Amino acid sequence: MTILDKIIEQKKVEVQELKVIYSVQQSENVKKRPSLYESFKNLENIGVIAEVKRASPSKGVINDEVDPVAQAKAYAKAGAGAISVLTDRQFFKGSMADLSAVAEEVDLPLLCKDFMIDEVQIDVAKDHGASVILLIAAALPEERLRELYQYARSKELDVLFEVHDEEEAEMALRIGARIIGINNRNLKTFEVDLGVTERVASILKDSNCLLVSESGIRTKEDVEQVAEAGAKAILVGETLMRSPNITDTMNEIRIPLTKAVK
Ligand SMILES: O=C(O)c1ccccc1NCC(=O)[C@H](O)[C@H](O)COP(=O)(O)O
Repeated sequence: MTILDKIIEQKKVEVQELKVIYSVQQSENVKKRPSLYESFKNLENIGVIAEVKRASPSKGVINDEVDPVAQAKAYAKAGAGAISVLTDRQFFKGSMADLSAVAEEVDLPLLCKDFMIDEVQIDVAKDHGASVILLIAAALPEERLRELYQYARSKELDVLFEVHDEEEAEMALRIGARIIGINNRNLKTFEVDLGVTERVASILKDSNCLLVSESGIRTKEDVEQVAEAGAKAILVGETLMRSPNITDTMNEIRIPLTKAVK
């Protein structure tokens, strides 16, 4: 059983609990946030989705002392275009409390980074302030992904549709995903290869999607490599979580987008 299988099995347990205990709030005063898709489509510099991530299966504890709100505010001040908050507790040491605390203090597009397999999780994410949810191609059959995609869009949420190979990218296009994340990390083996973005972006170059390169981005050269392949945004966790100076790190990775990739 791969780590992704273990995570999905855990989510099935969580969904059963949520279906019993959770009554959708959908409070009227949900903060209106800028659309991730619209705000990233015409940037001069590559868009940065900066992630609050205490720990992960591949790296263990990354930064267990972090104050998620302070981290997210530092990301915003340094020029991040959106914030991602890991909310999975068991494998990433995150929580919905982290998400709602960040939602209170930061007005940027806000991604609930969790493993969505059911509508109830999308309701919970929205009720805790998310404006974007994650769907992972490898996690569910295509028809179920399509149902969840349409459900999220019906709730006026953006969807980051995450793929890892050309076949999954084709699926994302069939479903109509307009924000497509290419994960450079193999979620089954943890191998990280920026060449995944180069290979998969070629499938997406003629689509009008917002292309996000995710995982394993450390340096300006890494960003140049994925931007050259067609990425207009990057999702960065560990590098920013370990940074001694978030502003300096953000200034290094938030490279200008040349005409070639606009
Ligand atoms: O990061 C992991 O170990 C991991 C393992 C299994 C499923 C998902 C995982 N990570 C989620 C992500 O995709 C990353 O948090 C995100 O892309 C940022 O990656 P990085 O900049 O390398 O922290």
